[in-house]
Amino acid sequence: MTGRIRVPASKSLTNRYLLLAAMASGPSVVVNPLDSRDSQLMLSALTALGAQVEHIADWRTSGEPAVRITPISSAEAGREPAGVDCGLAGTVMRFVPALAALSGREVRFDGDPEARVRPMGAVLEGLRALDVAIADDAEPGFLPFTVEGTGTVAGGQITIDASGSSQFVSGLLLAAPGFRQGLTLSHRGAQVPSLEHVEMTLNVLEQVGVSVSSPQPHTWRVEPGPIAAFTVRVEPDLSNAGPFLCAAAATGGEVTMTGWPAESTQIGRRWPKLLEDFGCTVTLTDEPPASDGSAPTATLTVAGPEQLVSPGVVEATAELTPTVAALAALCPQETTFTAVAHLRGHETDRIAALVAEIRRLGGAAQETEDGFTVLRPIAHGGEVLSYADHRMATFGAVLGLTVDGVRVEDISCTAKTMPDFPDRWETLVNR
Ligand SMILES: O=C(O)C1=C[C@@H](OP(=O)(O)O)[C@@H](O)[C@H](O)C1
Ligand SMILES: C=C(OP(=O)(O)O)C(=O)O
Repeated sequence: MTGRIRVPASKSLTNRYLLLAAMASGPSVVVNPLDSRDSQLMLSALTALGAQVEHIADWRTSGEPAVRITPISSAEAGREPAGVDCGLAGTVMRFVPALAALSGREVRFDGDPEARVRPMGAVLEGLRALDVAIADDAEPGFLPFTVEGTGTVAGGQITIDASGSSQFVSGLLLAAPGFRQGLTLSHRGAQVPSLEHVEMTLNVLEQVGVSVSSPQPHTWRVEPGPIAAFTVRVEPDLSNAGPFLCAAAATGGEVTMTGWPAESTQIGRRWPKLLEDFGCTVTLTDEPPASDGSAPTATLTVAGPEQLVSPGVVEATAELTPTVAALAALCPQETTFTAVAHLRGHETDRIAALVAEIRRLGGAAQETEDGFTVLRPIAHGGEVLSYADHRMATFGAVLGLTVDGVRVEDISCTAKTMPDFPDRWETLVNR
């Protein structure tokens, strides 16, 4: 299988830029935003809080789609109550509550049934430590809940346990420029998963002119102050590039992706090394600089080996894990995934789901305390359950490339971050 791909914009970057645009002091433009369920949920949440959204079909310098956000007008108490549907989007349920506290509204948050079991406690605990009133509408520490926004948050210094999700840290830091004293946030407890996403948050804040620092490991400081209106272009989603790159790895084929950011804070920047660790040959070639001054890019080519070979241990791969697990499930050797315990609180309990689906296809796998081990590769086809989880669906899609009779139960859940995944996959696989 040989093919060329481009992938849509990053979910994580799109939803950060949209949120910061809603906090800015004038209308901002996000060029090449992701258009998927998670980004639409973010736009709806921002609209519910009073931002205005205008879609632009072709942005003047690049002709790409864009969205102009007119920010939430300076908050005061007593505005209409609002409701935010988080769907299954971690970036909505963990990022928007702190903004709601600044909105001067009572805001009720709820989401899909699968979202109601995703941990929220540290965000709520952090906001309460900042004197934000939050009513638990059901089980404490989970959706649904109501944030009583007064339009102002003093800010200051707090400590939370962010071992359940890096999004707990990001959600508080993103709203912190709007807190009167900014925020010094410390983490206590086991490892923060996916520190790359915290790095992304700091980087994006800096990009829009906010002063940030990390005075010591696991402590972050965001200075207060207005965010000037900005225009920004979103990078492609390197996590969502994963299944396409793994298609080359799994089939011994070759896949080329243009527009790979030369530098990125996305965790998907780890793909070249991860793929090499499984025996692929990866080349990155600089692309000519774009005339509109956008960030440097490269062309990435992945050539799969005749037989995948396991690196043995894969560490802290966060949201990349289900896709990497598809490669592990095709290797004759064992692979142990470590430092991914928090995947139990992702769209589904991904550790249980991956182990169950590998076993269903005749492989052997077992859960460990902080991850799982794939002991033996899958042996036959069958239905792969998707658990309403886009990454479980794409895990199944990769397996289906080499093993006959693999069917993914519900591919439509890829709409969370890539609505046209089925078409893109067909195009790559059947060319
Ligand atoms: O901040 C973000 O955009 C994200 C952070 C990560 O969350 P966890 O730290 O919960 O893994 C990641 O898995 C998620 O897909 C997106
Ligand atoms: C964990 C993920 O998403 P969310 O942003 O909903 O946490 C993911 O996309 O793999």
